[in-house]
Amino acid sequence: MSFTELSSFLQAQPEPHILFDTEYRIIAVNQAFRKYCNPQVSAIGRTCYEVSHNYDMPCDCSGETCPLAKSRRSGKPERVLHMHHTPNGEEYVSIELTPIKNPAGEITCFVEKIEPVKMAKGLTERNSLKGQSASFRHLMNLVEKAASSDINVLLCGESGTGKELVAQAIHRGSKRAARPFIVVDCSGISENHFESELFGQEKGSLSRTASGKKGLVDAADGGTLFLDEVSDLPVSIQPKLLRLLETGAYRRPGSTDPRRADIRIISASSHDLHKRTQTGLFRTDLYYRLNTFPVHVPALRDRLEDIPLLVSTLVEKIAPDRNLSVSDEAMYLLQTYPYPGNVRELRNFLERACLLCEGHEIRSEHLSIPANDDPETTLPLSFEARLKQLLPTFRGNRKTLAKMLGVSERTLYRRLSGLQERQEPKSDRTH
Ligand SMILES: Nc1ncnc2c1ncn2[C@@H]1O[C@H](COP(=O)(O)OP(=O)(O)OP(=O)(O)O)[C@@H](O)[C@H]1O
Repeated sequence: MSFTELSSFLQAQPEPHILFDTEYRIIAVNQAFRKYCNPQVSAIGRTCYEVSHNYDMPCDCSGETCPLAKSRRSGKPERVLHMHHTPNGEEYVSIELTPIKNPAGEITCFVEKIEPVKMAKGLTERNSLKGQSASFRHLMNLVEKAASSDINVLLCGESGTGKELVAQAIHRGSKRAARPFIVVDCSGISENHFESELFGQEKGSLSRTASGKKGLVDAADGGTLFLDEVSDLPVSIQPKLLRLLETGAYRRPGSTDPRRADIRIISASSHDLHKRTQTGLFRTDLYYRLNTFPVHVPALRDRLEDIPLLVSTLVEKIAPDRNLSVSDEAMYLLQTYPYPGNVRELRNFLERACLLCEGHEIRSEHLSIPANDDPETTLPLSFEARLKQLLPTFRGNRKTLAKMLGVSERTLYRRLSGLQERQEPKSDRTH
């Protein structure tokens, strides 16, 4: 295909498209890309990583997956989820990269299609997931894949990690988005009531059901049923749920007529569900049905880099009119706590801090973070890891940073030079 043919193909596409060479240099863009990116500044001749990420090196050298590198290795089209800088701020986008080959089969250039991701686009929405760390991006990649299909998803992860938000994101990104998202709190419904809560009650079958009662399965018809803490699903209900999953059919208590529902199931558990199958508390066949697409939601202590973003989002949510900031020392405390209660616990700290803080800055005295002297919960963070964590957001001078890290300024200077020599992400925020 000649350059003119490729360029005219690009112009005909409604989604943003770019064409770039094997050295990441942009050769052509279509009208949709010009609109999506900054229409005032030309992208031609610049690199894709500079235009989309403000990076000065390819994505895979900056800790991101590079679709070009992937596609060069595989020789095939590749899809990845990326966060792009756009005039509207940072947005998750789905990238599809297609290699273009010459008659000898060598790759000469790449066509990149950029599509905004529905459920992650809401980085500015009130109830959306927040994060930028590698483990969060991996999670968003799985969320996008799950959203594009009707597969049953099992979310596992500790309490408070955001499993319900992830389930909502999958639903919002799916073709069922316009239909209901119904939450079943399996740990909060007694075994006696479970069946009628889930499947409803037939008219007249019990004293209080003169007109019949709809169940949560009826309510979720066409949409998604989210089974939270599914490990607490009573053993007596498990075969009925399995039947619903396998055949789409169920019976209301008090009736012999089968009813049908078109639902997608997302379940979540903070316990090891597989272990429960071994002790007979959970049916193995149901476990495999629910666990078709397992997704692990990482603990907050495994993505501490996300704390500054989470803190600013949560503070804005808790006190939208107060324009509160967080002092370096308070941020340091927040970034070095192991969070057994995950994002929920972080949120609790911040709610209390917003109440206690009378000025415009949340300081360490406003945070009631428990002393972290328990070896079981102490973060195994090396000095270097703590330094790397603090640098991107630290706004103070070296003296304060050294004090916070408990080292002399000279030691801090040595450690910073060591970090830069090893070409770790560098920061010029300290003076
Ligand atoms: N990535 C995130 N970005 C923003 N807020 C989050 C995030 N993860 C969790 N939260 C907030 O943390 C709190 C707990 O989230 P959620 O209820 O989804 O967790 P969970 O894993 O389902 O907990 P449980 O297992 O106890 O039901 C909520 O207030 C939620 O808004």
